[in-house]
Amino acid sequence: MDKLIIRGGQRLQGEVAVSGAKNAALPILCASLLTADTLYLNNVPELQDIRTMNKLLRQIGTHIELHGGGRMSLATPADITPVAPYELVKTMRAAILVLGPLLARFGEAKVSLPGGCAIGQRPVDQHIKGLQLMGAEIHVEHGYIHAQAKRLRGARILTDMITVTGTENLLMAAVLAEGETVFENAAREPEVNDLANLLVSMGAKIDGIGTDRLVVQGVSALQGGSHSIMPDRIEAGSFLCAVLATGGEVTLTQADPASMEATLEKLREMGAQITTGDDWIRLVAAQRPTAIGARTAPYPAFATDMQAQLMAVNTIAQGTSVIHETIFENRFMHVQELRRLGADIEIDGHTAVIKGVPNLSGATVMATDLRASASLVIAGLVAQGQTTIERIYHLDRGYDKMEAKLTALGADIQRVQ
Ligand SMILES: CC(=O)N[C@H]1[C@@H](OP(=O)(O)OP(=O)(O)OC[C@H]2O[C@@H](n3ccc(=O)[nH]c3=O)[C@H](O)[C@@H]2O)O[C@H](CO)[C@@H](O)[C@@H]1O
Ligand SMILES: C=C(OP(=O)(O)O)C(=O)O
Repeated sequence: MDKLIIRGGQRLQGEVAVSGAKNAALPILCASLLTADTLYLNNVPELQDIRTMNKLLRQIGTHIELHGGGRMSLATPADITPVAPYELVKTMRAAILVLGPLLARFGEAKVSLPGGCAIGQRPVDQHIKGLQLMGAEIHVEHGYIHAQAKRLRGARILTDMITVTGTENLLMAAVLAEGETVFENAAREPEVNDLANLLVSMGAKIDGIGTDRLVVQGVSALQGGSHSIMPDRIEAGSFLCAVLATGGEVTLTQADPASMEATLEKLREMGAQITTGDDWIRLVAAQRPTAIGARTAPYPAFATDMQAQLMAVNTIAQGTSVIHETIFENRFMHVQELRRLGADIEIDGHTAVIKGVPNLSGATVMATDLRASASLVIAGLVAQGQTTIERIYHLDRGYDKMEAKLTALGADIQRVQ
């Protein structure tokens, strides 16, 4: 199994390009199931979840061509196998995103239940409830969701909570349903908007994009299209946290600062000097950061996917900070690993209290989930001496060439087998 070895203490300096967003690319790949025409995509990140999604879509029957440099094309003929097996769904929960489009276009789907996940239970009851409201017959048996519907029909959907992939799954179902579907509690994450804009370019009728009320008029078929995946705001935020923690001056290109205001605001409050253009972000970190608290919540508030990375910066900040995790019930697994590096963190339920220490010291630590891995990389870049991060397959799920990008900025980081 691959490991990362980091020798901490280097300031980060230079320019790095942000990759396409994993969490936008995954639903958008699934949108290719909605049409027989070809979908051309640009700026698709090269990471494990995308490879897993490609494998799943190929098993279903989608023809996929990779053209290099983040470009690919996908076409799904009428003759497919509408099944997402446990072996793939268990490694990537976003596989649930094939359910809505398969049911909408092919009238049936058999998709494994994702099961629990390191960061929380993460049930998919809202996905199922929404499809049932749209007229689908659904039963769950032997660990699989079996769904059938001759043609889905429009419905009013009010989910119990804001759910990102729930909104995406049901949106992909609604665009081909008969009549009007109204989402009253839709997720407003930029990745949902990226998917919705792609669907509109394919001929879908969606009003209210970017708000929590989406109104969809179903159409009988969609055509192909071309789309460039939005920049990854979580990858960008992770790099900015690394620079603030180590000190230095870095410019991120191909970024989308407008999609990550909550993160930029936090980093400014911690003392980072940040300037932005339409598609770039420059961060200068000239002093030890000041501790700052955060409360995770749906967009536009501070993202749960940035919580672990912000905590890593707080471990070496001046002062004490309090972080509340409100989205997932078990998303503090990085804490015990950060403690191994010398961090002073106490947890009480969904709250972590972080007392900043002047230095961390390198150690061997274990990645437990995707963003926990990123927080350990940030801590390792600051820690004195050598940090070894094990189980980095978690990191590889969601970051495109992370160590190559950090090396280009001056970090001493190496992948070993
Ligand atoms: C591939 C992708 O885009 N993943 C993101 C997506 O995950 P994902 O879409 O899985 O997260 P949700 O927004 O659905 O989850 C929000 C909360 O709702 C709960 N819930 C959700 C659906 C449901 O049917 N029942 C239910 O109880 C979840 O357990 C969680 O507590 O949004 C999360 C929250 O921003 C991010 O951390 C993930 O990176
Ligand atoms: C939790 C994440 O991803 P997923 O929903 O795919 O597990 C994430 O991107 O931080």
